[in-house]
Amino acid sequence: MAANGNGVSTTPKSPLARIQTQKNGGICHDDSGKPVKAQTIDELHSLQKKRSAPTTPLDGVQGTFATISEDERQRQQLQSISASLASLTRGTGPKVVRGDPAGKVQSVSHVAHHHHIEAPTISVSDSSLKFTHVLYNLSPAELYEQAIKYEKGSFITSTGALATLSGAKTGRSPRDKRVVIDDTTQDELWWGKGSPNIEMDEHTFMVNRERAVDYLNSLDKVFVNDQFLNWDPQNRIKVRIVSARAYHSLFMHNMCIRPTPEELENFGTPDFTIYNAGQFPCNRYTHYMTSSTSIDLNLARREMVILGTQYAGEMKKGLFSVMHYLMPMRQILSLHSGCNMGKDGDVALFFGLSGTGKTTLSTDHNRYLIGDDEHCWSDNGVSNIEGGCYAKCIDLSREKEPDIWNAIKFGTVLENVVFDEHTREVDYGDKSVTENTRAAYPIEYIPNAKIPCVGPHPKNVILLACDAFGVLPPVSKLSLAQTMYHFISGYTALVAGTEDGIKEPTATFSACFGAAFIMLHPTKYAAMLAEKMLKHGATGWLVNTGWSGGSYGSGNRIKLPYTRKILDAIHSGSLLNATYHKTEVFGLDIPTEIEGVPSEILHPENTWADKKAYKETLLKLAGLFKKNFETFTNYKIGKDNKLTEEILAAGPNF
Ligand SMILES: Nc1ncnc2c1ncn2[C@@H]1O[C@H](COP(=O)(O)OP(=O)(O)OP(=O)(O)O)[C@@H](O)[C@H]1O
Ligand SMILES: O=C([O-])CC(=O)C(=O)O
Ligand SMILES: [Ca+2]
Ligand SMILES: [Mn+2]
Repeated sequence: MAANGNGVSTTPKSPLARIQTQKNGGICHDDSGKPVKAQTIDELHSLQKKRSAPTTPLDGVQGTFATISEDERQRQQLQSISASLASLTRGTGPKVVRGDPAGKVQSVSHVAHHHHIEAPTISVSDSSLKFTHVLYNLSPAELYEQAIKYEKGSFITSTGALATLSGAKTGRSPRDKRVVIDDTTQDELWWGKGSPNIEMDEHTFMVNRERAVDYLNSLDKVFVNDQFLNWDPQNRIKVRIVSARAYHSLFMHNMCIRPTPEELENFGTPDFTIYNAGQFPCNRYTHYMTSSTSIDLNLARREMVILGTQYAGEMKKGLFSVMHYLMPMRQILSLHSGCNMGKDGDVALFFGLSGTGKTTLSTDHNRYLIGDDEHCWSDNGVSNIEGGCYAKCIDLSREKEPDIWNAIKFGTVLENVVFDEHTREVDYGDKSVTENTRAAYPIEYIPNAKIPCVGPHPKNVILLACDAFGVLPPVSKLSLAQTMYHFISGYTALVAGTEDGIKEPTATFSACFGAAFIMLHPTKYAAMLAEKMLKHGATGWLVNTGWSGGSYGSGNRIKLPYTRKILDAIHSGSLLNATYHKTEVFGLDIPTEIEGVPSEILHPENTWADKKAYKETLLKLAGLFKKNFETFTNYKIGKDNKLTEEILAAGPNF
């Protein structure tokens, strides 16, 4: 036995004994803790990541899933994903494995289709020999790592958001949208002049679907999101999004409703599936293709295929189109609107085209946010379709929009913004990539979000128009017929390039404030809106969030604080009882005063130095309204001709 310099004896057979100082009655307590249970550095590092909490124990009351083992459940889930990704020409789904190709393989599944039972002569191809790794419903942290490791242009900003680039497309491509025409959709959907639905046949859809599926299966890994749409539990839709980028997966994680672990366990088969192969172009030799981009919707198959654009808004708005079909079938009105609720439960809807203020104005510190962009109005009241918000970021400031500013943190996707290469501070004024910079964040990032995102029947229906002509009043109270007239007209002046290609402000009419997304004829939605407003006694308002004191170029955009004051007066009910007078030409009722807003701006004529120019511009815009409405004069709206006639009379008179 030997003694070392510290006086601690050791034996050759046992490891070195712990050095113990001041064993008894010492002043220091022993805070060294237990030694780590690792034999190697790798093992030590493996301790850093805790296995996810085991899924909630099933207690036997949850239906068929309750009786299956965890292994069996995972096998079924992989089989469902393999079936989603199946090549329909080879008759098989890919071999799918769960997990990152860079990590450990967890479990494997392969689907053979029932209709393909003959000897697999052509089915053996190299692609059916390889594995497709599935990154299933990853968390934001995992998606950050995937994006930063593998996707060029992904960075963490100084506030923790994930900055990404959407590629060559920084806005939607409405001209590249196609909808499958078949015996059913031919009669049901809105086709032809003014309609957003450009036809394609079933076969061409399958050609593009195969192209997307083959592309996705050729990759080492794909992302799969299983999520929900619509906070109304009775009308919830299950959606699956298969994509190739962590950016897309995180975007949809934020924008759709996130399932709880229990809900995910019982997810089963999706009601609708998106194949996003946006990095890969469509083949321009394919029938109906007019560019390398194609966004294809097949309602019968309940599938959407995206080729040739990585702009994530296509997924969001593609699903919105689907809801514009599915919901009216159930007598539920789908709306391109924001929605919030006061402390006393008064709900307001904010309609408006892109950039008119739905997100900005529904995000109101003094009210509960139900949603910023897509809603349903059913017999139960309103419900948000989404689980997140998609805010424009151009010129964003902490002072003017503090809630949106603060929502740009860890988990938020920041598209196409420019930042300092060292500090990673975002310059929201920089339009170098695009004017349509965006932040996608979960709705609970807004402190006063109303979760679940549902509310009672709306009291106020606010139509937002960003009038670049500067002749519409900052606010007018509308009759029901006027509300319908302006709802069907859907006027604004597009300012930024949300729709690919549009850069300069121009007057736009888009039926139901969202013609790009509706599937049925606009009068169907209009009739439903009129019926609901009448039944629930909602008041319509037209709010101009655009120019005052002259057209774009000479006047200025109405100050956001004024617009907020106008909305306060609408919400509180005080504006309902104000004194009104009628404008000429448009016949709008405008209030004489509103608290916190200079009275002289309430009538646009007052703000124009050149009264003649004002009158000319007013008549010019009225003419555009009239011309646009011509297409609708032959349609009946609602049950009787009375409303139709009133609506036709509710437009400008000159
Ligand atoms: N008076 C105003 N009222 C509302 N928004 C204003 C006003 N003045 C300037 N803005 C700016 O206009 C933009 C409105 O965009 P917002 O994101 O709210 O549009 P949106 O209607 O939600 O569009 P989308 O459907 O494309 O999401 C914001 O950038 C906001 O800061
Ligand atoms: O779809 C988009 O890209 C953004 C949006 O909300 C709209 O345009 O209405
Ligand atoms: Ca918005
Ligand atoms: Mn929108």
